[in-house]
Amino acid sequence: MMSNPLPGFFISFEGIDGAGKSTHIESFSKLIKSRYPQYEVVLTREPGGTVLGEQLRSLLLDAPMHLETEALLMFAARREHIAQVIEPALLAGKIVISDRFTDASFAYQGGGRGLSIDKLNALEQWVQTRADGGLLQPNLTFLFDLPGSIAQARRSKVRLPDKFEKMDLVFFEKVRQEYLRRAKADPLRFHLIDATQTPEVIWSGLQQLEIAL
Ligand SMILES: Nc1ncnc2c1ncn2[C@@H]1O[C@H](COP(=O)(O)OP(=O)(O)OP(=O)(O)O)[C@@H](O)[C@H]1O
Ligand SMILES: Cc1cn([C@H]2C[C@H](O)[C@@H](COP(=O)(O)O)O2)c(=O)[nH]c1=O
Repeated sequence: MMSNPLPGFFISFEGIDGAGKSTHIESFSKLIKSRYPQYEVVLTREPGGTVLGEQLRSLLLDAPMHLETEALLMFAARREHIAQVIEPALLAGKIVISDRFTDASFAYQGGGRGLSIDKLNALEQWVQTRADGGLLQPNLTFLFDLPGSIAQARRSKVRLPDKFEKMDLVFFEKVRQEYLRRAKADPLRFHLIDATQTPEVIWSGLQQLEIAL
């Protein structure tokens, strides 16, 4: 496999709540399995992906807390996730597909809530520095981009809102803009998906994509 110095391949799905990641991630993982039967695929999520991470997820999605506590817990869950799931899988040459990773911290805690970029950069360096000194990052990130108002309408049809989903449209517009800023800054890693399209059109686009492992 390619550019990541670890032998595996790391893909993340990102976007504001309700943009449509979960609708596609499982089928995408099956598609990758059928296309690359020689590689094992690990489907995971953040916050979560480990026993401790899932416990932290329950707290993070429900309990009110200081913004810095929220950021620290996101990165604590991520540290555990990397140590127990992501790094061992990548070292073993597997394909890891994660529903969210660190871009979500920059978008939600940074863009949305206003935590300083310096603090987020410091946490990222701390938690994601690999043994060889490089930074663990996804090789490929799908960004499902959608205006907050459409995402909110889609969400409200199907579920009760968690702590983040209760935030207003101004918050989600800031989150969205930070995602877009990051995508623009790293066009080789990000693949932007216009999530206003129908699920069928989005799925067909995903199927047609050439992924160079
Ligand atoms: N392209 C689409 N057009 C219309 N509705 C969609 C589309 N994609 C997903 N939906 C619907 O929108 C709702 C939210 O989708 P989904 O749960 O996949 O979003 P998500 O990005 O995973 O959200 P979250 O991050 O909050 O889990 C679901 O009811 C889903 O069926
Ligand atoms: C990883 C991560 C996540 N979040 C937020 C984004 C979502 O509102 C929830 C996760 O819910 P989902 O239905 O699984 O998408 O957590 C965050 O604020 N910061 C992060 O680093």
